Amino acid sequence: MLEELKQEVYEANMQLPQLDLVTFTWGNVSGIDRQQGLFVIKPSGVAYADLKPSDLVVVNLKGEVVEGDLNPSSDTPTHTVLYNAFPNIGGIVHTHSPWAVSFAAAGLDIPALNTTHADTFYTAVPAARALTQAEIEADYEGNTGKAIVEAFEQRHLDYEATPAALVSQHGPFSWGKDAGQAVYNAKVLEVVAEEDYHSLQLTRANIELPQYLLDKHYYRKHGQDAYYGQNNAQSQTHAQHEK
Ligand SMILES: O=C(CO)[C@@H](O)[C@@H](O)COP(=O)(O)O
Repeated sequence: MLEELKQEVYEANMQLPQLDLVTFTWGNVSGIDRQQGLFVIKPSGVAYADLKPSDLVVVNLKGEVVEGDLNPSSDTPTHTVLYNAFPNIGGIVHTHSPWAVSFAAAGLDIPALNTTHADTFYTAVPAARALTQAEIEADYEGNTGKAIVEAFEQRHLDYEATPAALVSQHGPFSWGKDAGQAVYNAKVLEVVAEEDYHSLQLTRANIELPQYLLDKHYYRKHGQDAYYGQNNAQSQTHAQHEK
C-alpha cells in the first residue's frame, strides 16, 4: 500500500540527518495521499541508518494505524491534527534542530529579520502557547497540534504562507505541499533561527565605550592627558565630529 509515497517519505526522512536537522532518532517526516485520506510516517525510535521504506507506517486521518508492523512516531497525533486542520499540506516535518529549539524553549517567535526568512515565511514563525498540565497529561501530542492550529487561527496567519510553528519547550514543526518541501522549509527555519539569534545578540544593547573613557585610556597610554575632552585637540576634534 502506498509504495510510491513510502519511498518519497523515506527519502525525505533520510534528508534530516544529511541536513544536520536531527540527532539520534529524534525527528520524523510524514507525507499524505489526500485522495485516499492516508498518510505514511516514520516509525517511532528507529535509527535513520536502519530505516527502510517498508518500515513506514500507514495512518488514517483519525490517527489509526491501517498498515505497518512498527509503532508510528510518537508525534503521529500532532501530524494527524495538522493534516485535518491544514487541508492543503502534503507533508510534515518535526525536528529538534537546536537553533529553532532555542526559540521554542524561550517561547519566542522566530522573527522575520532578513530576506532569507522572507523567501520562505511571510511572517514571524509563531511560538505556540505552552500546554497546561491537564492538556499534557490528557493527550500531549494531540494537544500540541491543537496549540499550533490555535496559534494560526488566533493570529490570523496563513499556514501556507508561514509553513512552520514552534512547539513550546519542544521544537519546530514545518510543512509543505509534499514531504520534500516540508524538509526544505525545516532547514530554512533552522538557518534563519541561527541568523536571528546572532542578529538579536548584536543589536541587543549599545555597549560602545563612551568617548571620554576611550580618550582617558588611550591618551594616558599614548602620552597625552585627556580629561574628559579637555586640553586635547584630537578628542575635541573628535567630539566636534560626533555632534
Ligand atoms: O521529542 C520526542 C519525544 O519526546 C519526539 O519528537 C522525538 O523523539 C521523535 O520521536 P519518534 O521516534 O518519532 O517517536
